[in-house]
Amino acid sequence: MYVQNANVPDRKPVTVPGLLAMKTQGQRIVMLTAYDASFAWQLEAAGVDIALVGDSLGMVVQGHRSTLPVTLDHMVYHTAAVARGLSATLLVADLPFMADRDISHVLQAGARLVGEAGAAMVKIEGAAPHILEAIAALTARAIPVCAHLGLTPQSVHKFGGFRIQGREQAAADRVLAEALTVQAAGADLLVMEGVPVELGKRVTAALSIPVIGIGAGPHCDGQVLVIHDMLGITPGKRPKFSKDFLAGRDSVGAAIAAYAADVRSGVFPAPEHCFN
Ligand SMILES: Nc1nc(=O)c2c([nH]1)NC[C@@H]1CN(c3ccc(C(=O)N[C@@H](CCC(=O)O)C(=O)O)cc3)CN21
Ligand SMILES: CC(C)C(=O)C(=O)O
Ligand SMILES: [Mg+2]
Repeated sequence: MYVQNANVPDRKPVTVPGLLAMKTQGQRIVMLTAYDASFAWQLEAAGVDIALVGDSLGMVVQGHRSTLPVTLDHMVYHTAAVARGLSATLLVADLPFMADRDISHVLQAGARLVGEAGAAMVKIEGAAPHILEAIAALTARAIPVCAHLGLTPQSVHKFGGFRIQGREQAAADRVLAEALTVQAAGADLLVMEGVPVELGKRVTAALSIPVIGIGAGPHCDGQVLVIHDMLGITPGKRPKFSKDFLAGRDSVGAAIAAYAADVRSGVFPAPEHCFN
């Protein structure tokens, strides 16, 4: 049989408690999206810590203008494919739009993404009361949760576009308060997206759980990007906070390795990828 990971050197598996240890030790966490087994294998080979099956697949894979058309069936299909390409990399899967309609749907989504597809953790956007309940319900059933705050793409119609969040002092204070509540509800990880550098710094300092930034400045405990953005193959305009790591390099593997090195050394994100 063809063995997907035959050439990947043995690596200690990345775990949820291991991520907390990385924050404590000041070791930056490298995260990238993947949507299929081949890209998963590229992440694995480059030693990326976390693979995210993002609902961004609705945009970069399916060609929609937002993440809203993505269904739980789509997420399960892509998560299972990515799981087959990984061995030591921790696998996180997004809960799709409206999976939070009630707790039974949240738990059903958790059961399918973790039990059926092979994710180790699920990600959920926001900090509304029903989201805090969802985080607690998943955590109580031993499904680790990654929270996601700031520019939460499933709220695109409420925001009026993919707008940077937390620019005003009061809004920034609200995001920080939300971060404390998702941590208290049981989240083991937080993605902070599309916020000013100073807010990314405050949230990262205030929380005991690791904070992974995307357009949230260099002070976070780790960074995440959509893989199409960091390979320069996103159709149309890519977000300002992303960088084409394939430019000037000769392979996808070299681009991912350069991204991992630049995140770990703190070279990425640079000021031109940040908001003030
Ligand atoms: N290719 C891709 N990359 C992503 O990072 C991404 C997706 N798709 N799809 C789901 C969400 C949507 N995201 C986006 C999309 C666009 C911007 C954007 O264009 N932002 C403006 C800033 C607007 C402002 O200043 O308020 C930018 O210039 O980057 C940001 C986040 C992040 N996620
Ligand atoms: C951009 C990341 C954080 C995400 O949620 C996604 O890819 O869907
Ligand atoms: Mg997402």
